[in-house]
Amino acid sequence: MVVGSQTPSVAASAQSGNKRKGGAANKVFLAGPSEADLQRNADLEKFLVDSGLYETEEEAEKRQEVLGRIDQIVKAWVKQLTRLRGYTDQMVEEANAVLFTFGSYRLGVHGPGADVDTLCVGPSYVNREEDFFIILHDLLADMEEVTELQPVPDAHVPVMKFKFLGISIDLLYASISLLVVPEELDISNESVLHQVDEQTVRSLNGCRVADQILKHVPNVEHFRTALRCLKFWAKRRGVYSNVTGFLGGVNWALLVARVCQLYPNAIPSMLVSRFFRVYTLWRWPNPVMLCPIEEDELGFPVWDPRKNPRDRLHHMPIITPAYPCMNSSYNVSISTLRVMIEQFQFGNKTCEVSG
Ligand SMILES: Nc1ncnc2c1ncn2[C@@H]1O[C@H](COP(=O)(O)OP(=O)(O)OP(=O)(O)O)[C@@H](O)[C@H]1O
Ligand SMILES: [Mg+2]
Repeated sequence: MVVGSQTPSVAASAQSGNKRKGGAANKVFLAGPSEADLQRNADLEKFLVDSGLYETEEEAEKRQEVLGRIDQIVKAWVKQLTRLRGYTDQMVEEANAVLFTFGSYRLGVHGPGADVDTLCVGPSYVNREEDFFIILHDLLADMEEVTELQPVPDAHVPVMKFKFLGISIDLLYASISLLVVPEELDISNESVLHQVDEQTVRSLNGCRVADQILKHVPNVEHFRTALRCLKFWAKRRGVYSNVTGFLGGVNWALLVARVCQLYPNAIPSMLVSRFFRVYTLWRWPNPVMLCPIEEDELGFPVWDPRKNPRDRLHHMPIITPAYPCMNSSYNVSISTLRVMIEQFQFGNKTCEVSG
Protein backbone atom coordinates (compact mmCIF):
# COMPACT_ATOMS: atom_id res chain seq x y z
CA MET A 1 0.00 0.00 0.00
CA VAL A 2 1.26 3.49 -0.82
CA VAL A 3 1.94 5.37 2.37
CA GLY A 4 0.53 8.61 1.03
CA SER A 5 -2.81 6.96 0.36
CA GLN A 6 -3.27 6.41 4.09
CA THR A 7 -2.76 9.95 5.13
CA PRO A 8 -6.26 11.37 4.72
CA SER A 9 -8.03 8.51 6.42
CA VAL A 10 -5.67 8.45 9.41
CA ALA A 11 -5.89 12.20 9.76
CA ALA A 12 -9.64 12.25 9.33
CA SER A 13 -10.24 9.49 11.80
CA ALA A 14 -7.90 11.01 14.37
CA GLN A 15 -9.88 14.18 14.01
CA SER A 16 -13.22 12.43 14.22
CA GLY A 17 -11.98 10.68 17.37
CA ASN A 18 -11.21 14.07 18.84
CA LYS A 19 -14.21 16.01 17.73
CA ARG A 20 -17.22 13.75 17.44
CA LYS A 21 -18.48 10.31 18.18
CA GLY A 22 -20.30 8.42 15.46
CA GLY A 23 -19.98 5.87 12.69
CA ALA A 24 -20.13 2.10 13.04
CA ALA A 25 -16.80 1.90 14.87
CA ASN A 26 -18.07 4.10 17.70
CA LYS A 27 -21.60 2.76 18.11
CA VAL A 28 -22.33 1.53 21.62
CA PHE A 29 -24.44 -1.63 22.06
CA LEU A 30 -26.27 -1.99 25.36
CA ALA A 31 -27.45 -5.61 25.12
CA GLY A 32 -26.80 -7.83 28.13
CA PRO A 33 -26.33 -11.61 28.24
CA SER A 34 -28.87 -14.27 27.25
CA GLU A 35 -29.16 -17.64 29.03
CA ALA A 36 -26.89 -19.14 26.36
CA ASP A 37 -24.32 -16.39 26.93
CA LEU A 38 -24.28 -17.10 30.66
CA GLN A 39 -23.64 -20.78 29.96
CA ARG A 40 -20.87 -20.00 27.46
CA ASN A 41 -19.33 -17.64 29.98
CA ALA A 42 -19.27 -20.31 32.68
CA ASP A 43 -17.57 -22.65 30.18
CA LEU A 44 -15.06 -19.96 29.26
CA GLU A 45 -14.15 -19.22 32.87
CA LYS A 46 -13.67 -22.92 33.59
CA PHE A 47 -11.53 -23.27 30.48
CA LEU A 48 -9.24 -20.42 31.59
CA VAL A 49 -8.78 -21.95 35.04
CA ASP A 50 -8.18 -25.43 33.58
CA SER A 51 -5.61 -23.97 31.18
CA GLY A 52 -3.52 -22.85 34.16
CA LEU A 53 -3.81 -19.11 33.52
CA TYR A 54 -4.25 -18.13 37.17
CA GLU A 55 -1.51 -18.15 39.78
CA THR A 56 -1.99 -19.92 43.11
CA GLU A 57 -2.69 -18.01 46.30
CA GLU A 58 0.73 -18.99 47.53
CA GLU A 59 2.40 -17.45 44.48
CA ALA A 60 0.28 -14.29 44.82
CA GLU A 61 1.40 -13.93 48.44
CA LYS A 62 5.02 -14.41 47.47
CA ARG A 63 4.77 -11.62 44.89
CA GLN A 64 3.27 -9.33 47.52
CA GLU A 65 6.05 -10.17 49.92
CA VAL A 66 8.71 -9.52 47.25
CA LEU A 67 7.12 -6.17 46.35
CA GLY A 68 7.10 -5.23 50.04
CA ARG A 69 10.83 -6.05 50.28
CA ILE A 70 11.69 -4.00 47.19
CA ASP A 71 9.66 -1.11 48.56
CA GLN A 72 11.76 -1.20 51.75
CA ILE A 73 14.98 -1.39 49.73
CA VAL A 74 14.23 1.68 47.58
CA LYS A 75 13.07 3.68 50.61
CA ALA A 76 16.30 2.87 52.47
CA TRP A 77 18.33 3.70 49.34
CA VAL A 78 16.77 7.18 49.03
CA LYS A 79 17.23 7.86 52.75
CA GLN A 80 20.87 6.87 52.58
CA LEU A 81 21.47 9.16 49.59
CA THR A 82 19.68 12.04 51.33
CA ARG A 83 22.02 11.67 54.30
CA LEU A 84 25.11 11.38 52.09
CA ARG A 85 24.18 14.55 50.20
CA GLY A 86 24.20 16.53 53.46
CA TYR A 87 20.49 17.35 53.70
CA THR A 88 19.04 18.27 57.11
CA ASP A 89 17.96 15.61 59.61
CA GLN A 90 14.35 16.53 58.91
CA MET A 91 14.84 15.94 55.17
CA VAL A 92 16.47 12.60 55.91
CA GLU A 93 13.50 11.75 58.12
CA GLU A 94 11.01 12.65 55.37
CA ALA A 95 13.00 11.25 52.43
CA ASN A 96 10.92 8.77 50.47
CA ALA A 97 10.54 6.65 47.35
CA VAL A 98 7.27 5.10 46.23
CA LEU A 99 6.86 1.85 44.32
CA PHE A 100 4.07 1.38 41.75
CA THR A 101 3.23 -1.64 39.66
CA PHE A 102 2.05 -1.59 36.06
CA GLY A 103 1.79 -4.02 33.12
CA SER A 104 -0.16 -7.25 33.39
CA TYR A 105 0.30 -7.47 37.17
CA ARG A 106 -1.29 -4.07 37.73
CA LEU A 107 -4.08 -4.84 35.27
CA GLY A 108 -4.76 -8.08 37.14
CA VAL A 109 -4.24 -10.40 34.16
CA HIS A 110 -0.84 -11.92 34.90
CA GLY A 111 -0.37 -15.65 34.81
CA PRO A 112 1.88 -17.87 36.94
CA GLY A 113 5.54 -16.98 36.47
CA ALA A 114 4.84 -13.60 34.78
CA ASP A 115 7.22 -10.72 35.45
CA VAL A 116 6.18 -7.85 37.70
CA ASP A 117 6.62 -4.46 36.04
CA THR A 118 7.42 -1.91 38.72
CA LEU A 119 8.27 1.78 38.81
CA CYS A 120 10.14 3.52 41.60
CA VAL A 121 9.39 7.24 41.91
CA GLY A 122 12.08 9.19 43.75
CA PRO A 123 12.86 12.82 44.61
CA SER A 124 14.47 15.39 42.31
CA TYR A 125 17.98 14.97 43.71
CA VAL A 126 18.15 11.19 43.14
CA ASN A 127 19.03 10.58 39.50
CA ARG A 128 18.76 7.62 37.19
CA GLU A 129 22.24 7.54 35.63
CA GLU A 130 24.30 7.13 38.80
CA ASP A 131 22.05 6.78 41.81
CA PHE A 132 19.76 4.19 40.25
CA PHE A 133 21.98 2.38 37.77
CA ILE A 134 25.15 2.38 39.91
CA ILE A 135 24.34 2.82 43.61
CA LEU A 136 21.04 0.93 43.77
CA HIS A 137 22.41 -1.59 41.28
CA ASP A 138 25.37 -2.32 43.58
CA LEU A 139 23.10 -2.60 46.61
CA LEU A 140 20.97 -5.18 44.77
CA ALA A 141 24.02 -7.01 43.44
CA ASP A 142 25.15 -7.63 47.05
CA MET A 143 21.86 -9.22 48.13
CA GLU A 144 21.61 -12.95 48.02
CA GLU A 145 17.88 -12.83 47.23
CA VAL A 146 18.74 -11.06 43.97
CA THR A 147 19.83 -13.07 40.91
CA GLU A 148 20.21 -12.43 37.17
CA LEU A 149 20.65 -8.68 37.74
CA GLN A 150 20.79 -6.94 34.38
CA PRO A 151 20.79 -3.16 34.00
CA VAL A 152 19.58 -1.80 30.64
CA PRO A 153 20.26 1.96 30.92
CA ASP A 154 20.20 2.68 27.17
CA ALA A 155 16.78 1.20 26.41
CA HIS A 156 13.91 3.41 25.11
CA VAL A 157 12.58 2.94 28.63
CA PRO A 158 15.63 2.35 30.88
CA VAL A 159 15.11 -0.66 33.13
CA MET A 160 16.84 -2.83 35.70
CA LYS A 161 15.88 -6.48 35.33
CA PHE A 162 16.41 -9.04 38.07
CA LYS A 163 14.88 -11.88 39.98
CA PHE A 164 14.08 -11.45 43.65
CA LEU A 165 13.54 -14.77 45.44
CA GLY A 166 12.89 -16.21 41.98
CA ILE A 167 10.24 -13.63 40.95
CA SER A 168 11.12 -11.70 37.76
CA ILE A 169 11.10 -7.95 38.26
CA ASP A 170 11.41 -5.14 35.71
CA LEU A 171 12.24 -2.03 37.74
CA LEU A 172 12.04 1.46 36.20
CA TYR A 173 13.00 4.70 37.88
CA ALA A 174 11.52 8.21 37.62
CA SER A 175 12.89 11.22 39.46
CA ILE A 176 10.13 13.85 39.77
CA SER A 177 10.50 17.53 40.56
CA LEU A 178 9.67 17.24 44.27
CA LEU A 179 12.10 17.18 47.19
CA VAL A 180 9.84 14.83 49.11
CA VAL A 181 7.73 12.19 47.34
CA PRO A 182 4.47 11.72 49.26
CA GLU A 183 3.51 8.12 49.99
CA GLU A 184 0.05 8.79 48.49
CA LEU A 185 1.42 10.33 45.27
CA ASP A 186 -1.27 10.44 42.56
CA ILE A 187 0.57 9.36 39.47
CA SER A 188 -2.45 10.06 37.24
CA ASN A 189 -2.13 13.76 38.00
CA GLU A 190 -0.31 15.56 35.19
CA SER A 191 1.71 17.57 37.71
CA VAL A 192 4.11 14.60 37.98
CA LEU A 193 5.21 15.42 34.41
CA HIS A 194 6.45 18.93 35.32
CA GLN A 195 10.10 19.53 34.54
CA VAL A 196 10.98 15.95 33.67
CA ASP A 197 12.68 14.62 30.54
CA GLU A 198 11.08 12.36 27.92
CA GLN A 199 12.68 9.19 29.28
CA THR A 200 11.07 9.94 32.63
CA VAL A 201 7.71 10.61 30.95
CA ARG A 202 7.96 7.21 29.26
CA SER A 203 8.91 5.57 32.56
CA LEU A 204 5.95 7.17 34.35
CA ASN A 205 3.55 6.41 31.56
CA GLY A 206 3.38 2.63 31.95
CA CYS A 207 1.64 3.22 35.29
CA ARG A 208 -0.41 6.16 34.09
CA VAL A 209 -1.66 4.12 31.11
CA ALA A 210 -2.58 1.12 33.28
CA ASP A 211 -4.55 3.42 35.63
CA GLN A 212 -6.40 5.02 32.74
CA ILE A 213 -7.27 1.68 31.14
CA LEU A 214 -8.85 0.52 34.39
CA LYS A 215 -10.74 3.83 34.69
CA HIS A 216 -12.07 3.68 31.13
CA VAL A 217 -13.59 0.19 31.15
CA PRO A 218 -17.17 -0.14 32.40
CA ASN A 219 -16.57 -3.43 34.25
CA VAL A 220 -13.02 -4.24 35.33
CA GLU A 221 -13.64 -7.93 36.10
CA HIS A 222 -15.23 -8.58 32.71
CA PHE A 223 -12.37 -6.74 31.04
CA ARG A 224 -9.83 -8.89 32.89
CA THR A 225 -11.40 -12.20 31.98
CA ALA A 226 -11.81 -11.26 28.31
CA LEU A 227 -8.23 -9.99 28.17
CA ARG A 228 -6.83 -13.14 29.78
CA CYS A 229 -8.66 -15.18 27.19
CA LEU A 230 -7.51 -13.06 24.24
CA LYS A 231 -3.87 -12.93 25.39
CA PHE A 232 -3.95 -16.73 25.64
CA TRP A 233 -5.51 -16.94 22.18
CA ALA A 234 -2.93 -14.50 20.71
CA LYS A 235 -0.04 -16.54 22.14
CA ARG A 236 -1.52 -19.75 20.72
CA ARG A 237 -1.99 -18.12 17.31
CA GLY A 238 1.57 -16.75 17.26
CA VAL A 239 0.59 -13.06 17.24
CA TYR A 240 1.69 -12.09 20.76
CA SER A 241 4.99 -10.24 20.66
CA ASN A 242 5.91 -6.59 20.34
CA VAL A 243 9.45 -7.16 19.13
CA THR A 244 8.43 -9.24 16.12
CA GLY A 245 5.91 -6.65 14.90
CA PHE A 246 2.79 -8.15 16.44
CA LEU A 247 1.11 -6.90 19.62
CA GLY A 248 2.26 -7.11 23.24
CA GLY A 249 0.43 -6.98 26.55
CA VAL A 250 -0.52 -3.30 26.55
CA ASN A 251 -1.75 -3.38 22.93
CA TRP A 252 -4.06 -6.32 23.53
CA ALA A 253 -5.28 -4.62 26.71
CA LEU A 254 -6.20 -1.48 24.78
CA LEU A 255 -7.98 -3.41 22.01
CA VAL A 256 -10.03 -5.34 24.55
CA ALA A 257 -10.76 -2.20 26.61
CA ARG A 258 -12.23 -0.50 23.51
CA VAL A 259 -14.56 -3.46 22.93
CA CYS A 260 -15.60 -3.27 26.60
CA GLN A 261 -16.56 0.37 26.04
CA LEU A 262 -18.59 -0.49 22.93
CA TYR A 263 -20.45 -3.32 24.74
CA PRO A 264 -20.76 -2.01 28.32
CA ASN A 265 -23.21 -4.71 29.46
CA ALA A 266 -21.55 -7.68 27.79
CA ILE A 267 -20.04 -10.50 29.85
CA PRO A 268 -16.59 -11.96 28.96
CA SER A 269 -17.76 -14.66 26.52
CA MET A 270 -19.70 -11.99 24.61
CA LEU A 271 -16.73 -9.61 24.71
CA VAL A 272 -14.50 -12.26 23.12
CA SER A 273 -16.82 -12.83 20.17
CA ARG A 274 -17.50 -9.08 19.79
CA PHE A 275 -13.74 -8.52 19.86
CA PHE A 276 -13.30 -10.67 16.76
CA ARG A 277 -16.24 -9.03 15.04
CA VAL A 278 -15.09 -5.48 15.78
CA TYR A 279 -11.52 -6.05 14.61
CA THR A 280 -12.52 -8.11 11.58
CA LEU A 281 -14.51 -5.06 10.44
CA TRP A 282 -12.07 -2.37 11.65
CA ARG A 283 -10.74 -0.14 8.91
CA TRP A 284 -7.08 0.24 9.76
CA PRO A 285 -5.29 2.64 9.99
CA ASN A 286 -8.21 4.23 11.82
CA PRO A 287 -6.87 4.52 15.36
CA VAL A 288 -8.24 2.61 18.34
CA MET A 289 -8.63 5.09 21.21
CA LEU A 290 -10.26 4.88 24.63
CA CYS A 291 -10.58 8.67 24.92
CA PRO A 292 -9.85 11.78 22.86
CA ILE A 293 -6.22 12.78 22.45
CA GLU A 294 -5.59 15.85 24.62
CA GLU A 295 -2.94 18.46 23.97
CA ASP A 296 -1.39 20.15 26.99
CA GLU A 297 0.67 23.20 27.80
CA LEU A 298 3.48 20.90 28.93
CA GLY A 299 4.13 20.44 25.23
CA PHE A 300 5.21 16.79 25.02
CA PRO A 301 4.67 15.32 21.53
CA VAL A 302 1.38 13.40 21.18
CA TRP A 303 0.34 11.09 18.35
CA ASP A 304 -1.01 13.30 15.59
CA PRO A 305 -0.75 12.21 11.96
CA ARG A 306 -1.90 15.64 10.81
CA LYS A 307 1.22 17.21 12.32
CA ASN A 308 3.80 14.42 12.38
CA PRO A 309 4.63 12.72 9.07
CA ARG A 310 6.10 9.77 10.98
CA ASP A 311 2.73 9.04 12.60
CA ARG A 312 1.21 8.64 9.14
CA LEU A 313 3.36 5.56 8.60
CA HIS A 314 1.65 3.66 11.41
CA HIS A 315 -0.46 0.80 10.06
CA MET A 316 -2.35 -0.19 13.20
CA PRO A 317 -2.52 2.78 15.57
CA ILE A 318 -3.55 1.79 19.11
CA ILE A 319 -3.34 4.94 21.17
CA THR A 320 -2.42 5.06 24.86
CA PRO A 321 -5.02 6.87 27.00
CA ALA A 322 -2.72 8.92 29.30
CA TYR A 323 -1.14 12.25 28.34
CA PRO A 324 1.03 12.38 26.26
CA CYS A 325 -0.97 9.92 24.11
CA MET A 326 1.22 7.80 21.85
CA ASN A 327 0.79 4.96 19.44
CA SER A 328 1.68 1.79 21.33
CA SER A 329 1.88 -0.28 18.12
CA TYR A 330 4.41 1.51 15.95
CA ASN A 331 6.18 -1.83 15.33
CA VAL A 332 3.31 -3.28 13.28
CA SER A 333 4.12 -3.63 9.55
CA ILE A 334 1.83 -4.23 6.59
CA SER A 335 2.63 -7.93 6.66
CA THR A 336 2.16 -8.46 10.42
CA LEU A 337 -1.09 -6.49 10.21
CA ARG A 338 -2.26 -8.79 7.42
CA VAL A 339 -1.48 -11.86 9.54
CA MET A 340 -3.40 -10.41 12.49
CA ILE A 341 -6.42 -9.55 10.35
CA GLU A 342 -6.47 -13.15 9.08
CA GLN A 343 -6.39 -14.34 12.66
CA PHE A 344 -9.23 -12.00 13.65
CA GLN A 345 -11.27 -13.36 10.75
CA PHE A 346 -10.50 -16.90 11.81
CA GLY A 347 -11.55 -16.09 15.40
CA ASN A 348 -14.72 -14.44 14.12
CA LYS A 349 -15.67 -17.46 12.01
CA THR A 350 -15.02 -19.81 14.92
CA CYS A 351 -17.29 -17.76 17.21
CA GLU A 352 -20.03 -17.54 14.56
CA VAL A 353 -20.00 -21.32 14.04
CA SER A 354 -20.20 -22.04 17.76
CA GLY A 355 -23.14 -19.68 18.07
N1 LIG B 1 4.90 -0.28 22.86
C1 LIG B 1 4.58 0.19 24.07
N2 LIG B 1 3.94 1.37 24.19
C2 LIG B 1 3.58 1.85 25.38
N3 LIG B 1 3.83 1.20 26.54
C3 LIG B 1 4.46 0.03 26.49
C4 LIG B 1 4.88 -0.56 25.25
N4 LIG B 1 5.47 -1.74 25.53
C5 LIG B 1 5.43 -1.89 26.86
N5 LIG B 1 4.84 -0.84 27.45
C6 LIG B 1 4.56 -0.65 28.88
O1 LIG B 1 5.26 -1.59 29.64
C7 LIG B 1 4.33 -2.45 30.31
C8 LIG B 1 4.93 -3.81 30.48
O2 LIG B 1 5.19 -4.41 29.24
P1 LIG B 1 5.09 -5.98 29.09
O3 LIG B 1 5.65 -6.30 27.75
O4 LIG B 1 5.65 -6.65 30.30
O5 LIG B 1 3.52 -6.19 28.99
P2 LIG B 1 2.46 -6.72 30.03
O6 LIG B 1 1.20 -5.91 29.79
O7 LIG B 1 2.99 -6.72 31.41
O8 LIG B 1 2.18 -8.18 29.50
P3 LIG B 1 2.94 -9.55 29.83
O9 LIG B 1 1.87 -10.39 30.44
O10 LIG B 1 3.36 -10.04 28.48
O11 LIG B 1 4.11 -9.24 30.74
C9 LIG B 1 3.08 -2.39 29.46
O12 LIG B 1 1.90 -2.76 30.13
C10 LIG B 1 3.08 -0.92 29.10
O13 LIG B 1 2.61 -0.14 30.15
MG1 LIG C 1 4.84 -7.58 32.09
